[in-house]
Amino acid sequence: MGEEAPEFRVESVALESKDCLQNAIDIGDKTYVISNSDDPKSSITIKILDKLTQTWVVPTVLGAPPNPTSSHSAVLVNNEKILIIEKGVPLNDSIWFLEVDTPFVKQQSKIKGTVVVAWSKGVIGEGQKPIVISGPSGVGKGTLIAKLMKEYPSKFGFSVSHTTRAPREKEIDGVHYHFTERSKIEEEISEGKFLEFAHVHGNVYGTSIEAVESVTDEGKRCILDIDVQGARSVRASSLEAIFIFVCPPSFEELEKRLRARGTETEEQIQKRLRNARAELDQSNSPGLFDHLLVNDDLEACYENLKKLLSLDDDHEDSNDSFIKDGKETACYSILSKTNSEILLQSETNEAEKGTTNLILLDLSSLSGGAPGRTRGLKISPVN
Ligand SMILES: Nc1ncnc2c1ncn2[C@@H]1O[C@H](COP(=O)(O)OP(=O)(O)OP(=O)(O)O)[C@@H](O)[C@H]1O
Ligand SMILES: Nc1nc2c(ncn2[C@@H]2O[C@H](COP(=O)(O)O)[C@@H](O)[C@H]2O)c(=O)[nH]1
Repeated sequence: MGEEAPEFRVESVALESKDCLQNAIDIGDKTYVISNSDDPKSSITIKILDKLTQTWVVPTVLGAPPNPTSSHSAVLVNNEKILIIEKGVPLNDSIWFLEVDTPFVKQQSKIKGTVVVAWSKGVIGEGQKPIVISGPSGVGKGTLIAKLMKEYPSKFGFSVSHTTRAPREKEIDGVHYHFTERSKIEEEISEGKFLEFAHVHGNVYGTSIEAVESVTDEGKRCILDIDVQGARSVRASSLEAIFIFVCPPSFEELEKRLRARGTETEEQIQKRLRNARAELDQSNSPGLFDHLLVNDDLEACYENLKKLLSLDDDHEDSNDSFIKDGKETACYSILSKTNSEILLQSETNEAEKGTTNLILLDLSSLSGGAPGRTRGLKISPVN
């Protein structure tokens, strides 16, 4: 997708210009020009100048971009990604990575046959591990999850899956599932938007990366209700999670619950029961599930679930107190960079408020990345 070189040359682009409307970052033969738009509703745009051919390329941009702001500052982290600090938004929302040559970007570039870049939001700390709950249809996964979410609404968030199955009475699109068409979900899967997907009981079900990350962004622990194939895929992914398998007290009781729920036709019940046998067989697969829970008496099972999630002695992320300060609208710019440490300076006079105006951003323990968030950022005030 080459374009004719516009009038201005990249050498004339102001690096770290005062209003930071535009930054130019050199990587090898390419210059990445990162611009805030004049339109306050538009996010940052990316253009790449090939310095050898003097041609411009507008890349395919993957991932949710940062919120529109008026300015930003940028610095090259390594030859794979650029760190961008947005101004005028809470610090927690201001740290972004533009991946230009990571394995994900290379893979997507190959699939699409175009130049690809990808956004990944930076997350301070590791966050709590998501919880994957699997088990045969009708065992009570949804019932247990609903109880947990009711008792701890600010602690847990549900990963809303996509499915091609028809909604049941009382099921709400976007709440219980994102109900979708097969062709649509297949397209989105090929675009790398899904953490996992599986063909379950004759339909396609999948967990989008956004479903998990939007819960984490709210500062909540994500719960996934997925089948055993999905659990295997998540196990094989870079997402670290806790895996729980819920068993029925007996196969007869499982069948009774499935029938009593009254949501499936006889044919569908038979299919689900056949699949249940296979799922129960896999509950002991080495290294797959961390915990097995028997859902006989509901209250007893729920108490056991809470116990294994250590809900009584849950501890907060050690960065939390500083993150809370970070919820204020920030105006930080990049002051300097050494190997994996970046010094950020506040442009508001924090010193007057008796707090520091310098923050050290430590990138030495980064994990994840596009198509999901980049975790493991550490921040500390500089005294
Ligand atoms: N311990 C229990 N004792 C008796 N009934 C239960 C128990 N737990 C759940 N149930 C009931 O069993 C039925 C199936 O439960 P639920 O819908 O939560 O299962 P599920 O595992 O989420 O199923 P699916 O995978 O099909 O979504 C519901 O009617 C629920 O009220
Ligand atoms: N692999 C995935 N499995 C999923 C997902 N969402 C739900 N499920 C599983 O499907 C069956 C049937 O669910 P139902 O709502 O039709 O009864 C159940 O075992 C769920 O755990 C998903 O995103 N991925």
